[in-house]
Amino acid sequence: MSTASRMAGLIWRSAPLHIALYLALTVAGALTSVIVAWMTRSALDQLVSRGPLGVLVGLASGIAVWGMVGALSPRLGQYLRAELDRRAGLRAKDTLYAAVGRFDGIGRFEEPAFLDRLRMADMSATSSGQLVDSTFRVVQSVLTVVGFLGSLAVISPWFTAVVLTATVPAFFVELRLVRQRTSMMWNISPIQRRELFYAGLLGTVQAAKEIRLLGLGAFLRERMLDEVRRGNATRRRMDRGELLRQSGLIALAGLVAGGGLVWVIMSAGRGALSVGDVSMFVAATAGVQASAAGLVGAIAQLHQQLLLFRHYEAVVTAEPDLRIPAQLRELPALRRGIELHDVWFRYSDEHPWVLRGVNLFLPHGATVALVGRNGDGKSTIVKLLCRFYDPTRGDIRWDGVDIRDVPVDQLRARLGAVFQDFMAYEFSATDNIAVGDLPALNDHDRIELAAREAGAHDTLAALPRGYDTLLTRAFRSQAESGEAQAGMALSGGQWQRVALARAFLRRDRDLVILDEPSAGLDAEAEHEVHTRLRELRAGRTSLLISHRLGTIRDADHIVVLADGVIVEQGTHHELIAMGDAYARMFTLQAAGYADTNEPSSASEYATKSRS
Ligand SMILES: Nc1ncnc2c1ncn2[C@@H]1O[C@H](COP(=O)(O)OP(=O)(O)OP(=O)(O)O)[C@@H](O)[C@H]1O
Repeated sequence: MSTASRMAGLIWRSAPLHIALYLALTVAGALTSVIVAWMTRSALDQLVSRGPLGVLVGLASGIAVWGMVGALSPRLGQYLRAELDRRAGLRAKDTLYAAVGRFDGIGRFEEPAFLDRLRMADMSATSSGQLVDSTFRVVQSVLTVVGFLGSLAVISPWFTAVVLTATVPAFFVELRLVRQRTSMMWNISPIQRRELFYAGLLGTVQAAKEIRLLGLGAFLRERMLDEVRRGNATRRRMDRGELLRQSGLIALAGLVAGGGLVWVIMSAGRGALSVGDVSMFVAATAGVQASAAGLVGAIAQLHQQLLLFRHYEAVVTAEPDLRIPAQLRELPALRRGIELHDVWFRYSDEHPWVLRGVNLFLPHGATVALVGRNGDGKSTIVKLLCRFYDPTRGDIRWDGVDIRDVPVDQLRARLGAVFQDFMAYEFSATDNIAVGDLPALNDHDRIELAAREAGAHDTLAALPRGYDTLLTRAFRSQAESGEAQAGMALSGGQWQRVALARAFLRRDRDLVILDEPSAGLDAEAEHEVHTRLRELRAGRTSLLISHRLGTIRDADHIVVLADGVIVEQGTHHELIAMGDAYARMFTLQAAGYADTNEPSSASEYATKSRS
């Protein structure tokens, strides 16, 4: 099936009745001008030859009625077209973003070419209804061109041939222009994405603090304007080329029409043509030229929509980003453990190795802690366990089953996680916790229990609308009284507790992953949360990542990662006894808590402050 028919199918399914009505209207609209031109010709000739009054009145009424049809049809057409746009756009976006949701991994969202394609696909989805408009404009223009050509041919077959021949260059020039415009849109897509990025920075509260403190406003604005200027320069070049070539086409059409007019007036002067013929000739020439230009424009627009639709199709029909096994297996409930076997990983062929032959066992019912310096690959292991990426080499086995052989949804349903870069959704507090397990959305008791366990309950209950309070100031919520209420902002640590509550909601999962779960918490809260997490982890399989080694010392097994390689592992006491990397890190941190250089009393502090 061709791109065109697939696109037409998509649109037809979204609004068949509107399309049928629009088609009827288009045909009526197309015939109007031809019918009016013929009636005008007859009326003029009847007038000159003093024909019967009844005929003249009939013709005048006919012209008035068709004139009304002609005036009304664009209005009705406009409504139908807008409705079609809305319906087709809705369906196309649904299909597009359902396809985006089917990418199981996250690598695609890091590829600039994919992001550009997605932008173009979104543009195509938004304007998909216009395909009908362009198609019907083609139909309408063809009908009008044929009608007027017939009228013109009656007066002068050779002039008809001249007019037709003159439209051929226009056709090819317009098609070429459309191809150039579409490829220009593709070329400036990265520029536009960067422009949006800067605009986003300048307009969001997250970036506002640094921008103001560091005085980055003008710098970022200038960078944004640079992108706008680069985009504009490309568009300007395109517009100028288009203007130049279209001016040439208009001059050609003017020459043809002008020449024809001289000829027809001379012929009428010699008595070879009637006054009605002159009127018909003028209307037909203008009609043919206008509708031929409309036809070429509509074909060009159609061509552009099909080119854009290819990006839409490319996203909708993209190959899965993660390998799909020939035969899917069921994921057994975890009994023995999860094993990373000689796992090598890099984010792409252009990136360096992040994991280099990792062998790691997460025994069922035990807590394994992963420690290491920044960038050593800890979160990357988490991402592989969640199957956001597949290992470049090696495998991960869940009770012996390769996790690539089971449906991704099944795997993820068995996991609970708090990511280092967890999401703060601009939703209500309830929704922010419920996203941890959507069936809990209407189960307030479950949500409150999870919030209590994460130490978030007191904060959330004290909000103006309790758990229904919107956790953002970017939107307002609707109170029961109908009054709009301002949302509230949480602190970093309070957000961390909300994210933890999501994990508590998934307490029954086979594997719980906690990547820096207490990074933003105060000392007391950290202690409290880790006590709760210990309860959550008890008897469960969990992977805990933390730079604060005091919080992981009770883990069943501690693994030290350095530059993508496991360099030591054991219990806290074993690792301390080894006196190597872990012991060094632990001692360093412990020294930070020792009070050797601390002022010993308030008076000593005051002395030190003065000196
Ligand atoms: N999406 C990505 N694309 C390319 N490289 C990445 C990506 N994510 C991480 N990296 C690189 O992989 C390496 C390991 O990153 P990772 O986030 O796993 O480290 P980490 O041990 O969790 O660090 P931290 O303690 O700072 O959280 C880093 O060098 C980082 O630059």
